[in-house]
This record gives sequence, C-alpha cells and structure tokens, in this order.
Amino acid sequence: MGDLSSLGDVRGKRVLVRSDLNVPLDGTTITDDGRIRASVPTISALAEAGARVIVCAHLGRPKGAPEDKYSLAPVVGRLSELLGRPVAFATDTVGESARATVDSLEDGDVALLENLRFNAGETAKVDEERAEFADALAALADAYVSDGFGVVHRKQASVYDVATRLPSAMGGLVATEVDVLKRLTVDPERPYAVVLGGAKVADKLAVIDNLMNTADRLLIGGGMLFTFLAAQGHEIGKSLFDADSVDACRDYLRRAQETGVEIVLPVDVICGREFSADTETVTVAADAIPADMMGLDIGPASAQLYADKLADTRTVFWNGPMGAFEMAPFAEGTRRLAQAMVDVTAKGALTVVGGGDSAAAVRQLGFEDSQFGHISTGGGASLEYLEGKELPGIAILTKEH
Ligand SMILES: Nc1ncnc2c1ncn2[C@@H]1O[C@H](COP(=O)(O)OP(=O)(O)OP(=O)(O)O)[C@@H](O)[C@H]1O
Ligand SMILES: O=C(O)[C@H](O)COP(=O)(O)O
Repeated sequence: MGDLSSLGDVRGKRVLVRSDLNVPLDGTTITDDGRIRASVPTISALAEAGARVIVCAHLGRPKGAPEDKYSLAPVVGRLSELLGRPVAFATDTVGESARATVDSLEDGDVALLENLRFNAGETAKVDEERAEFADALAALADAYVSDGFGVVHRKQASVYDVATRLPSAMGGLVATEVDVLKRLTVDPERPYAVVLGGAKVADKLAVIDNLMNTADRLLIGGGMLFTFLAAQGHEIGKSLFDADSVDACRDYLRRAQETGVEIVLPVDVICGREFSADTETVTVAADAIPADMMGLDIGPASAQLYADKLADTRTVFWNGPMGAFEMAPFAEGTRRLAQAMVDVTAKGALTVVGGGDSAAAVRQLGFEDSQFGHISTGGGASLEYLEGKELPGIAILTKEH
C-alpha cells in the first residue's frame, strides 16, 4: 500500500479523494469544522501537484435517495476557504452534473460531489449491489485516494469497491490516525479505560464484545447506557435504546464479573420530558427513570464517579458524548468527562478522543485540541481499529487486485 507518491506524477490526472466531511450541522451552519480541516492537507497536496481533484464524501445517514437536509452544499464554502481555492460543486454524485463538473476541471482545480449516500449503491450490503455505483464513481477518475478515516470501517462503494477499480493510495490522514491508534493497541500502559457514549447505540454496543479483551475499564454513558439499564431490569422511560442488544448487554455484565473487566454504569441520570433544550428536567437515580421521560445526560454523581475511574488511568480512549451536549441542560456530563480526560493527560496518560460529535463536543465546551493526546476524526472507525478488527477500507488498499 502506498502513500500519495505511489501514484506517480498526478499532474493532469483526475484523482478521486474519499474524505470524511460528515460534520455536525445546525440547519445549514457547520458547528464544528474539524473533519473539513483534517481533510485539507491531502486535497491541497494533490491540487498543488497539478491533479484535478474530485472530492467525494457522505453527510449523515440518508436512505439512498436525495434529501435536502443531508446535502453537502453547506460544506463547499468552508472547504474552499480552508483550501484557499475555489471548489466546484456537483449537484449529483455520478450523474450529469458530476460528469460536467469533472470535465470542466483544469489542473490544480478541486470539485466536491454531492452526498455519496444519495445513491443506494454506496451503502448496499450485498457486494454485487454496489458494483454499478462503484463503476460509475471510478469512471470519473484516473486514480483514487482513501483519506476518510472516519469511514474506513465501512465496506461501501466509495471506501472499498472503488479501490479495486483504480490505482489507489492511502491519504496522509488515514496514515496518521492509524499511527496514533496503534499506540493504543500495542501494549497500552494500564490501567486502560474506554469511555463509550453517543447515539449510534447498536453499532457501538457491538464493539464492547472485543473491547472486553483489551480494556481494563469500560465507562458507559450517552445513549449507550439505557440498553444496559434495561438489561438490569430497570425502567428506562422514553430513552434511546436498542432492543436487539439487551441480551448482549446482559452477557457483557455477566462476563465482566467473571473476567474482572470493570463495566461502569451511571448511578444517576438527568432526564427531560422531551428532546429539547427548554424541556422540564429532573435528576434521578439510574434505576428510577420516570416512564414518561427520557435520559439525556449522566447525573453529577456519575460524572464524579467517572472522573474518579479515570484519575489513575494511563491510557484512555473516549468516543461518544455522555449526553445530548448540544443542549445546555444536558452538556455537563460531557464537560466533566472532558475535564477528567484533560486532567489525566496532564499527568502523562495517553488520551484519545474519537468521533465527529465527540470532537465537536470538547471544542464547543471550550477545550483545546492540545489538552488531549490526540483528537481522532473517527469514532466507530477508531473503536473497530482498537477492537483489532480488519477495517475494509484499509485492507483493500493492501490487497492485490
Ligand atoms: N442520552 C442521549 N440521548 C440521545 N442522544 C444522545 C444521548 N447522549 C448523547 N446523545 C447524542 O449522541 C450524538 C453523538 O453520537 P455519535 O455516536 O454519533 O458520536 P460521534 O462522536 O459522532 O461518533 P461517530 O464519529 O462514530 O459518529 C450527539 O449528537 C448527542 O446529542
Ligand atoms: O460519523 C462517523 O463516524 C463517520 O462519518 C461514519 O458515519 P457512519 O457511522 O454513518 O457510517
């Protein structure tokens, strides 16, 4: 697998770059541009070298058809500002607009295609169902660069299949992220804690299975925690929850007792009547969530407990906010967890924060990137890497085609 130089002289070549531009938006306003910033060095390097750069990316999880709220249009301006050069925008991904936009590129120009996931072929689970879309994407370019670290755990057309159709290289962002995460997998200093929160409940509950072989402590917050509380037989009201993972959570709790891995769950929860910033709130014991309310943050006693559990750690990976931090009444758990990470970083521990919203959360709450060991652009991708799983988007770059 080569870096950009393995593509040879790219002047005049059309180079398709898979970036992860899945940034948090409030309407059409970007609330954290970290992933755009992280994608700039590779795009710039290619443009400087005279390539005709075609950037492709996804935003959110549309269901294989265009939806205005998932358009990448709000990203174009910021990308262009950060690159310091114009970015042409194609209003489709592989259709007439994309072809015309690519045809109009001169050496050193940059274009962005509309959301890949507006096409069902991008995310289809069956390999053959991605083929036609992958062919169409590959037909736009002469070479491919995989630079979207946040998606390398996805076997999707733009991440995986395109690499089998074009001369391909690994972008610098993916290489850097892997270098840092490797330090967490090769003999991490202990105690080693993984903190899990966020909203992609089913995805992230699934990673616990393997993390139990690696980490000494698993601290559970955010939308993850209610499936555990349900597994313990507690009322969870209208909280986020994955019914299909209840048995798995019960099994994790049982195995944790047998193996000595510590699974730490909240002792109190801040609940709201609705998912809104001005809803009525109550703080209750974790086993006393009112049936007509939803848990939206860990409570103050839990935040203290989690800070205590991190205080003596030497390695920490954190993915997923502790609560719905975008709304002030539910931001405190995430703020206190971030502070605990900062404190333990100052004591010499290796700390990594991963994920689009997790990185956005720490920045919005006033922390600096430099207060942590590393801020990764990948949430799910980092977790799967830490589990020791083969990541399709990386594996495919090393295979002979
Ligand atoms: N208790 C909760 N109920 C509902 N939503 C929650 C809760 N706790 C956290 N969240 C939401 O989780 C979202 C972030 O989750 P997510 O799993 O996408 O994290 P991430 O850091 O973006 O990771 P990735 O990069 O894998 O997407 C935030 O928007 C936050 O509001
Ligand atoms: O936010 C992320 O973790 C990446 O952009 C991947 O998004 P996905 O979980 O929707 O594939």
